[in-house]
Amino acid sequence: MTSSTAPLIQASGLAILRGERALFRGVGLTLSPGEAIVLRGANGAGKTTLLRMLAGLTRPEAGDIARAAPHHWIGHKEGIKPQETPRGHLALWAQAWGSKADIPEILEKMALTRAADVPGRYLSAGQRRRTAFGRLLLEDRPIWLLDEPYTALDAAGRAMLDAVISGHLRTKGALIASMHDTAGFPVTAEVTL
Ligand SMILES: Nc1ncnc2c1ncn2[C@@H]1O[C@H](COP(=O)(O)OP(=O)(O)OP(=O)(O)O)[C@@H](O)[C@H]1O
Repeated sequence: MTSSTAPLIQASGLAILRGERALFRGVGLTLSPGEAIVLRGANGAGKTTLLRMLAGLTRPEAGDIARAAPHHWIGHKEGIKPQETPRGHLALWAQAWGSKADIPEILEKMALTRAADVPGRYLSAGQRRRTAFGRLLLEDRPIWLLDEPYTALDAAGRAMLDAVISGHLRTKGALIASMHDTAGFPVTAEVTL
């Protein structure tokens, strides 16, 4: 994906207030090609908030974030409309990004072939999650920011996602994921909030 070893994300001194108190302050991290950083912390510790900051969706009260490459963001909400099928969802994003990716191949990889034409309102939670992860394969982007990626996935889904993430890391992609479980891919560092 890239031959450079320069950091993909450098963040320092991050802080955010929630009400009167700081949810966290003085948080920093460096993400380099091929690395996976896992965010740890109790419910409400601020993992989603930090990931949203790194994705540019939430502004920190203090601190700096430098992102040196494009990223994919997969949050808690998959963003699949009730009438949208997995095939339609991926086709829409492919069109928006000018992607020439093979959508049937992505659907097969996500084990969504049978559910490919089922409207979002009838998809299971795991099928919606797999559809969202299909977006990762539409376009090569070095940075993946994933919020609790294992949520709603069965054992086969976790194994599939672990394989996809491991492949991404091998090609010098990088990842930051919030997780409560043990990761099934090689983790470079953990940041606990
Ligand atoms: N926009 C907001 N305004 C006010 N408070 C917020 C906002 N967003 C998040 N919070 C609060 O900030 C805290 C951290 O939330 P966050 O979702 O980042 O935690 P988390 O570590 O990801 O938790 P979990 O493990 O439960 O997913 C929570 O108490 C939440 O209610």
